[in-house]
Amino acid sequence: MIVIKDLSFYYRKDVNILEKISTTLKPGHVYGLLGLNGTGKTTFLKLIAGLQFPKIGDVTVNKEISKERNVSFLLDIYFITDEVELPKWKIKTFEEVYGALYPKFDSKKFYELLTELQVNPQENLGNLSYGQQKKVNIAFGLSTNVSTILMDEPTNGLDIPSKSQFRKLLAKYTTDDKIIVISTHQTRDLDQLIDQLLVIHNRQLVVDESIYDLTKKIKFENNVENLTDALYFEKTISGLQSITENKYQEDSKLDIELFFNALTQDETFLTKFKTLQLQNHE
Ligand SMILES: Nc1ncnc2c1ncn2[C@@H]1O[C@H](COP(=O)(O)OP(=O)(O)OP(=O)(O)O)[C@@H](O)[C@H]1O
Repeated sequence: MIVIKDLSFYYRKDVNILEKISTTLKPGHVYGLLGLNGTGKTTFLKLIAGLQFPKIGDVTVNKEISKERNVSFLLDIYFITDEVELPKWKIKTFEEVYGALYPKFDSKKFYELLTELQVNPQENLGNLSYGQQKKVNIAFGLSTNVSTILMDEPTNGLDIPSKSQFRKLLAKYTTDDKIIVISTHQTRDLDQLIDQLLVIHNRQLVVDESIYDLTKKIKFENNVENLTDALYFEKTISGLQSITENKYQEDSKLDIELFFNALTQDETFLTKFKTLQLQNHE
């Protein structure tokens, strides 16, 4: 379990990046972390990983304080960063040296995942492209069997077949005892996997909810004709898309992109959405 309490963070004292964020992330879920460029998603992941320290507040992962970076904490968390900086070693050497750091590392699984992601295990990491190195890092991360995996833009640089392969591999990794937090702009790559949504906007966590709960509150429709009840709408080439209050608990699929646009491009939407949340909590 990741517990974040009153977290505030800045790089420069006069520019707060995150302000008084509190949340609890539970095992068995895949959290999608969204936000506009520069809102602090990577910073948020680094704070969980203990790579940055809160200015105010606390972050704990399985009761370990992240910033203390205890060995037991480090052995049970893996951060797949967007920038891959792997040593220029043979993959086998990398697997032997780094795998030894993780008590539950599964070497057989690592090579199976490399095969599934179509990376030649005989290669030297220095000769691999950005996308191929990313695949090695993903295969490695999923083989550590740690309880917490943080991923920053994992599908960036992956080709189309690898993206779908990645989805399949991740779905297999998701078990009741693991937390996966994925920061992404590529919502279409991951919307089948994510079951909890976190949205950072204007230094706050403005959405912290399950997809299930969200779709109980709001309804997504395509080719709408009547916009009277729309909380937000967009014109697309295939017609009007809208978000309305889901008054009658109808089934609809969450359009993450539309929802994200509504939250970040229309200030009135967030206020309306918060009102809905309050109504539902009453
Ligand atoms: N080491 C640093 N020193 C100073 N400012 C930083 C540093 N790292 C990030 N920032 C600033 O902090 C803010 C948040 O950056 P962060 O990388 O966390 O955002 P992000 O949401 O991950 O962005 P993107 O979607 O573009 O990757 C940005 O304004 C960025 O310029």
